[in-house]
Amino acid sequence: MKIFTAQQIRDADAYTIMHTPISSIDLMEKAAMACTNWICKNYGEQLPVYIFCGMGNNGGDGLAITRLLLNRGYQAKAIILHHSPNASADHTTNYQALRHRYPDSIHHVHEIKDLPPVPENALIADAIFGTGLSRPAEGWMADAIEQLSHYYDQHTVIAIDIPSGLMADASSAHMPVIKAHHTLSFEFYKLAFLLPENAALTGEVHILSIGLLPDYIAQTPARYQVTEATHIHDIYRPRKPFSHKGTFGHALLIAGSEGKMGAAVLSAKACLHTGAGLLTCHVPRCGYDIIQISVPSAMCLTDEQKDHSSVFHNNVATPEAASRYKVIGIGPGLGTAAGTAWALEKLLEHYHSPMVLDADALNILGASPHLLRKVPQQSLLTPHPKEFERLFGKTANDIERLELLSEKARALQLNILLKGRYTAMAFPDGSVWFNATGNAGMAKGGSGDVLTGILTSLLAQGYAPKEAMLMGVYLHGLAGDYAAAECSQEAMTAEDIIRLLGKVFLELRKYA
Ligand SMILES: NC(=O)C1=CN([C@@H]2O[C@H](COP(=O)(O)OP(=O)(O)OC[C@H]3O[C@@H](n4cnc5c(N)ncnc54)[C@H](O)[C@@H]3O)[C@@H](O)[C@H]2O)[C@@H](O)CC1
Ligand SMILES: [K+]
Repeated sequence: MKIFTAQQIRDADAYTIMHTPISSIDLMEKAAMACTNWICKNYGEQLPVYIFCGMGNNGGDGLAITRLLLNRGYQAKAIILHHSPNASADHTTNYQALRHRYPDSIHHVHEIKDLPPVPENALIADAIFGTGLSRPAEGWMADAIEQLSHYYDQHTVIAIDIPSGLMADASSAHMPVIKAHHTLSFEFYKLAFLLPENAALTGEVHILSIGLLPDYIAQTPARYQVTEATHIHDIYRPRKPFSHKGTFGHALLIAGSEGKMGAAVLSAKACLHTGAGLLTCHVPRCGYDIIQISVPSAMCLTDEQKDHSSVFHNNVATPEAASRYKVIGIGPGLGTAAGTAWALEKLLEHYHSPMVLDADALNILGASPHLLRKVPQQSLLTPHPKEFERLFGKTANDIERLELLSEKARALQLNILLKGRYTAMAFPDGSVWFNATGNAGMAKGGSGDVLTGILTSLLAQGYAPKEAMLMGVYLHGLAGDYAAAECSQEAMTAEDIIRLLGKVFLELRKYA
């Protein structure tokens, strides 16, 4: 699903109005009807509904929702906050329609002391500012938003299109924003919904269709997208009957150190459960028995060192040796010993195909930034926010961090993701995709090691790096969702994610 900017959303509205018999006020009515239907489906008419409206079209939606709820027998009230002397045209039309039919349902607020008391059981709808918010709310409006944001604690708050005060595609860090339990958003996710800094503001996001023309959406390029199941169905290639293990690539996984061999085991298992043809693990001597016993399908090479790896570059020291491995995955549980860092530098000098770099491999790169330039182009980097910061530095807010992510992916020609609820994936072509599968049960040690194994496996099988990242992150999250459904977010572990990869592939095959 494409994520459009506020301007592109306005253009989509205008395009629909120009190319169909639907007028602007009809579109507002459709939007208000979609919200009213959602409210009526979820809440009974015994609850009074207090709808706070601004002076723009978001307020116009609120006034139309008030009328539609009153038509259905709900006790609805529109509280109009006069932040501007002028109302938009569609706001005015809806104001007149409401006043004509239900004159007692409107309450005007010109300063903060005019805000009415709200009954304890009331439902709150927030239609003050929508995607037209162009600057932070100031003066008494900032105070009003601040005051209204406290309703969150005692009432159910439903934001119309976007919580008021939140900028659709800029950072709203440190700005007054209404906190909502539900956001009913028209047609598209807004970039703001996907940023961790806004996690507490939107509540559950529900995308309501208002019939914007699909051809505008198809024609218009978007820098940001959310991965959908259909994208993955297009990427997935089922195995052909006449294939053999060589068809699916030989992966070399360099992982583990004393006390962290579990990370290597999880990564190796995930790699095999995702379909790589052959897997060799390079581990310190302390890890030999562990790998041989826990992952019998994998081959095992041991390092000179007992507790960490320091000579793994020797596996690819000649072009002939390097060509043995379709891909190298490196990092889980690796440690950052000086010998390991030295061997990583040598590895980068010898191996020139895309690799997967995670965890301690990234920490080593973060400590020696000159190494980043040696990482083979098109490699996959999988930092979490702290690793990202060590690699590329601090930023003031999530939008700046997203910009930095995208800039680094382009400049270094690397596929870099940033882990989170909506993992962001930035590609050398400048596009940024967000992944929506996955859940908080995956916020546990081991989940990242599983992802490294999955990505390494997909590269081994010949998926292009961008496809491997989009698909791997999606499958990892979906297996996590299946694990949570089966045994709860609390009880699930990284091993459940690996086990449920099988169910994910069975599901994928249905669409192949
Ligand atoms: N045809 C359309 O364009 C549709 C628009 N819809 C609604 O319209 C919304 C967008 O409406 P608008 O573009 O009118 O803008 P908004 O209703 O989001 O409100 C912004 C209004 O406040 C002013 N403003 C912006 N920042 C301010 C600030 N910090 N302090 C005080 N005033 C500020 C703006 O000049 C504008 O009048 C969407 O979010 C959606 O709810 C829906 O009705 C669907 C159809
Ligand atoms: K709003």
